[in-house]
Amino acid sequence: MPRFAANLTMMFNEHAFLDRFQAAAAAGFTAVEYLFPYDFPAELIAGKLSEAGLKQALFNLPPGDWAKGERGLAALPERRQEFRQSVKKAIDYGRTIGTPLLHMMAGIASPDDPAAQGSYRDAVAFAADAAGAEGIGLVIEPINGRDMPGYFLDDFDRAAEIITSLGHSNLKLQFDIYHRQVMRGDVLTALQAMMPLIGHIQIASVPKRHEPGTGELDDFRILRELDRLGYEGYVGCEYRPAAETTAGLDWLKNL
Ligand SMILES: O=C(O)[C@@H](O)C(=O)CO
Ligand SMILES: [Mg+2]
Repeated sequence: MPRFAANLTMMFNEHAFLDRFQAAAAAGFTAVEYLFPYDFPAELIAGKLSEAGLKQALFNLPPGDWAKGERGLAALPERRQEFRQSVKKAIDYGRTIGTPLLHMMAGIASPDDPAAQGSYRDAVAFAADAAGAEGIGLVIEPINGRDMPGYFLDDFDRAAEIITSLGHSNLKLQFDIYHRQVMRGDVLTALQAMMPLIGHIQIASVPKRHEPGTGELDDFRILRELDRLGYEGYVGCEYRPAAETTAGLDWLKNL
């Protein structure tokens, strides 16, 4: 079975963010991911990881003003300057925390707008170059429009085309099984076809985004298929526990 990373943005919400590292380790996780570390100094987060004996799997670049509904800056041409500063900030954090991967969100913009398209391609290339210079991988993630209306990168084939055509060796796809199923279904075929492009995988049940094994897909079959396909990265447990986080971890024992 693949290696799992607890997503500390969604899991262990019974605890304050900085206490979730220890809680994840106590529950048996060896790695974590989360959306954003930027409310805290990078050194503090690095200390929490090392005290808990955890590895960092991934976190996101700063997304703009999340509270105001912003979901990334990459496809927003008028925010280019701020975007480039956000790349620097993420890489500074990444260096201190020791992340192998950064996820860059695209932003709320029409996928049909040529200015957004140009801005996005330019941003992906810029961030991939900058992260690559530090030995860090960059991933982009198609997100379904029901959870995130208006999100620019709302299609797996388009993400694959961008990755392939830009051709940066450290630029990969973040394949969130939950988003794929909501958007298009056909999960196993897409995993097989896109595996060479995949840098990170996340999982949650569909439709409620709860624990794997509680929704409409055979999540365990999909996880076994990842082994068969030779996937060696982490699978981020990016789900909202149906009740208390540790009480819902039995699915890991049933693999
Ligand atoms: O799937 C998601 O929502 C996340 O992986 C993310 O990075 C943006 O919210
Ligand atoms: Mg995700």
